[in-house]
Amino acid sequence: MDGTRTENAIEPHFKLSPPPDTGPAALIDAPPIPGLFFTPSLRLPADLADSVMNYCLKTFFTSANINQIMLFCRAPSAESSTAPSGLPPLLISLLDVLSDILRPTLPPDIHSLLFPTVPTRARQAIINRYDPGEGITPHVDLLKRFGDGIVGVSFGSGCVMQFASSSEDQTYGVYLPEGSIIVMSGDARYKWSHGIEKKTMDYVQTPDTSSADGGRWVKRTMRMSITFRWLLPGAEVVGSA
Ligand SMILES: O=C(O)CCC(=O)C(=O)O
Ligand SMILES: [Fe+2]
Repeated sequence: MDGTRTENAIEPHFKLSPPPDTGPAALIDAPPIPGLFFTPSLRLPADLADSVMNYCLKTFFTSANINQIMLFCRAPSAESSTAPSGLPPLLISLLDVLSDILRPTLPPDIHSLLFPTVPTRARQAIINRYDPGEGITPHVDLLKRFGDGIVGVSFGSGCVMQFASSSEDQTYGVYLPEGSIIVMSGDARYKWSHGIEKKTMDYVQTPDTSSADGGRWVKRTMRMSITFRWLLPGAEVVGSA
């Protein structure tokens, strides 16, 4: 598991007022981080997003203390030509739609890293549910367990994701709207941490302001995210670590 998601269920939520003190408004477009791809206008179709979210809430998040689910999808074996199995059909459809949506904007090598014609690795889908006031500790996804090429989708609510690089002494907050898609590869995956602060609202740039200090408060509602990552060889055996 990454970070400390399981602790969230027992942590008190933020009070709604007064708004927490904040730094500059979060960006509404991609920050200059090599390997990070984010086009805020590209969104999942609302009907698909609703179906996926409702399916996951009904199937996996059946009690208030469950906030994280991991699913695994094997690569097709050399002996069988059958389609990869292990993910619910709706998540396979989600991957197909993500591939189509991202094809025009991603560099071809990054697109084929995420959506190879014939996958050779097992894939993990991690599904996180956040009530307002919950977040995830800044982290780099486990280096020994996951490969390069990570794609994440936001459902139900937007939130600000913080990206930080210790070597560059630089931090960016980026607002990920409901239905938006983020891709992390290269430096963005290996050299920058990502996390979500435990807040009930985010201070976000207004679309008509180019300066980073003009913003508005955006309340969070329940958010779900699905993140697809490649398991490194051997990492498909899940132990207690
Ligand atoms: O909720 C998100 O969008 C991020 C989740 C995440 O970073 C993780 O599970 O490793
Ligand atoms: Fe992560």
